[in-house]
Amino acid sequence: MRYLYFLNKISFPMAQIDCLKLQHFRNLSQIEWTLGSGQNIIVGDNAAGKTAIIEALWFLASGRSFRANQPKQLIQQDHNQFTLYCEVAHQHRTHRLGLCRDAIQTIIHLDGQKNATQSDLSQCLPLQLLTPESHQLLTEGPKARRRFLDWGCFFHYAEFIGHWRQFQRALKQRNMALKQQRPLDEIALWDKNLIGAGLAVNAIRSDYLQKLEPILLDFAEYLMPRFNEQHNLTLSFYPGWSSHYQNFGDSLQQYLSKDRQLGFTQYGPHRMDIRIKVDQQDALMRLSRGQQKLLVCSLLLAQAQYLAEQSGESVIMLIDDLPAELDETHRFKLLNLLQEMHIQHLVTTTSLELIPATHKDSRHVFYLHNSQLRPST
Ligand SMILES: Nc1ncnc2c1ncn2[C@@H]1O[C@H](COP(=O)(O)OP(=O)(O)OP(=O)(O)O)[C@@H](O)[C@H]1O
Repeated sequence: MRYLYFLNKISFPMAQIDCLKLQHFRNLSQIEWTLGSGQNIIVGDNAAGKTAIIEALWFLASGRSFRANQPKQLIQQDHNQFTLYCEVAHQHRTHRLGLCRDAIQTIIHLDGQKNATQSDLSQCLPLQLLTPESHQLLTEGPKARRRFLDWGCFFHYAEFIGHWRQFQRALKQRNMALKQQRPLDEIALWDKNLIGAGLAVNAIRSDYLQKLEPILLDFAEYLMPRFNEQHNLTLSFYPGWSSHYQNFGDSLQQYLSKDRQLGFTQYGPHRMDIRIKVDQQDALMRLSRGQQKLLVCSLLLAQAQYLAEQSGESVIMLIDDLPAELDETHRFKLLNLLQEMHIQHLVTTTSLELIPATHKDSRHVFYLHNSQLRPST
């Protein structure tokens, strides 16, 4: 297995959150948290606000929540805004990330500069997230799989974000022209930009997926050895249009009048998907809920591993409600792997007993009670 070689031979500097401060986020009025390297465990009763802390970090890194559609839902009741701040050691320097959100707008600061963008924050805070809903990466529609793949493309290919933005702009313009029932030849004018940017986006995605697949198979073999012995797991790239058409341009051409009737572009890189199969069958038909979760863990670990190999940096892993995710054997395996991979990880639980003690020397335990987060004494 490749990763075993990697784990034994090389250790990368750990990307690390040093501190997190938040104000008026969900039920938490004020938290100031100094984290340790390695494993950070937050223990708290139901509704203590454990997920809120994970959510706050995820919001800082991605500009969105994984459980609320409207950012205003995140503002503490009877308040007008929330603020988040964190210091993260990344690429051999420490960055200071700040974000303030009210009902209308988000203000972002990076290292004291006000003109930073969300993608600047994302670059400085490479987070992976595992929640009890993570198996939706397999069970839900392709949107979550596109997000997963695009996350990796964003970190590995500097040109990706430019092509992606250009594609989104061209798609919006074409859809607007379709909706307004513009003449067919006028709509086709947008196609050149759409095709150029769309193919560039998909070429990067497909390349990245190819790189990821062997690493994913290694982790799946480690986490599900018996399953792997008996079954054949494969990933394939669906570009977003049917293979009946030679290329994206042909597909656009074929569907032009139908698109005009519907008022939007039906097929293209915005419909891209990763097809995951077990013995040539849809993985969902063959995997138990637990196996789905393990496969999602393998996908996230593969991304983390590939990023470390390519950039010499590790990601930071957020795991909400670990005991709900995995049984004891797999909890142990996952935490052990994260320690071996030198990945700082934040884990929430209702009871410390449910977290296997893998490497006690790099374990930091905090108790969340009455909106106060205190280290265990
Ligand atoms: N905008 C808000 N203002 C105030 N309180 C909120 C707001 N949004 C959510 N809450 C409350 O915050 C509390 C914390 O919820 P959270 O899901 O973060 O807790 P948890 O510790 O992860 O719980 P569990 O172990 O049950 O998953 C809940 O009681 C919830 O009702």
